[in-house]
Amino acid sequence: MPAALSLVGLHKSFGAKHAVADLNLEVEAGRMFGLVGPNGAGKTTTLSMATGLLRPDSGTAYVLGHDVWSDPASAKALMGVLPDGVRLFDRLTGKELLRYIGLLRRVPPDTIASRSADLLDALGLAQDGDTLVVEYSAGMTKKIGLACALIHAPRLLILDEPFEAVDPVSGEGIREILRSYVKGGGTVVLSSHVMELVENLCDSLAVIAQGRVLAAGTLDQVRAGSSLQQRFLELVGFRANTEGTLAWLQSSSS
Ligand SMILES: Nc1ncnc2c1ncn2[C@@H]1O[C@H](COP(=O)(O)OP(=O)(O)OP(=O)(O)O)[C@@H](O)[C@H]1O
Repeated sequence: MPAALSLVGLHKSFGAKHAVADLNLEVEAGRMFGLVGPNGAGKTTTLSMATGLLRPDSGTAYVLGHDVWSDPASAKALMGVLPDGVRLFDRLTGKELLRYIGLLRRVPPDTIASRSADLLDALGLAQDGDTLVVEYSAGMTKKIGLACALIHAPRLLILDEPFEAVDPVSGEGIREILRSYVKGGGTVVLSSHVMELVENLCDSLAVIAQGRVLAAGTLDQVRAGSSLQQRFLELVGFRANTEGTLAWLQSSSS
């Protein structure tokens, strides 16, 4: 069985900046996989290249054996994507948006209607299905984006910061949806800054910084006896705030 997601030699530069540098990564099918890294590590750039949103300078990505860049139709049919910061058609209501995305994904209208109701309910948006998406809060927008990623029942879900701006109750709802999705044979790849969340939810992960993989494997392999937070700080090279830094912020200095 091919990997759910395979990234092979992905490279992307913006001018002189190597955002992602010859990155290789395999995510086995059935995994709940976390991609973690500090700000600017290259997570969004990596996931954008993996999902066909940003063309790599070199390298490619395979979804269940289908090349995202040479056979995009086959690869994209198998994945659901929650991109970071990509505009939705927000002059539609939540229900209309789900219908539109469902039809694009060739889901029969009756199935779209029943899945939409299930998704809106599961994500705590049942009362908001007839509200324009432009009127949604940041967390509600994230949740309708997740519903759009799920409407065609994909085999692989790629989620960029799915918990950002989401309240704790909705966050638990999303975690439940993702756990049952993986139990049913799906694969999730998600990026996050929150180590505790990744430690509780994911069974495997990769730590990236400066566009490179610093560690990858199962949760236990990567954390190697420490907490994930501790291991993450060691890997990315945390520098403690030295005495005197920002001294001007201390009220006693004025
Ligand atoms: N369109 C762009 N033009 C120029 N530089 C970019 C562009 N997109 C990303 N970069 C740079 O590439 C690097 C990786 O950015 P990226 O957004 O992939 O990081 P990230 O890990 O997702 O960060 P964060 O956790 O802050 O969202 C950063 O140094 C960023 O400044």
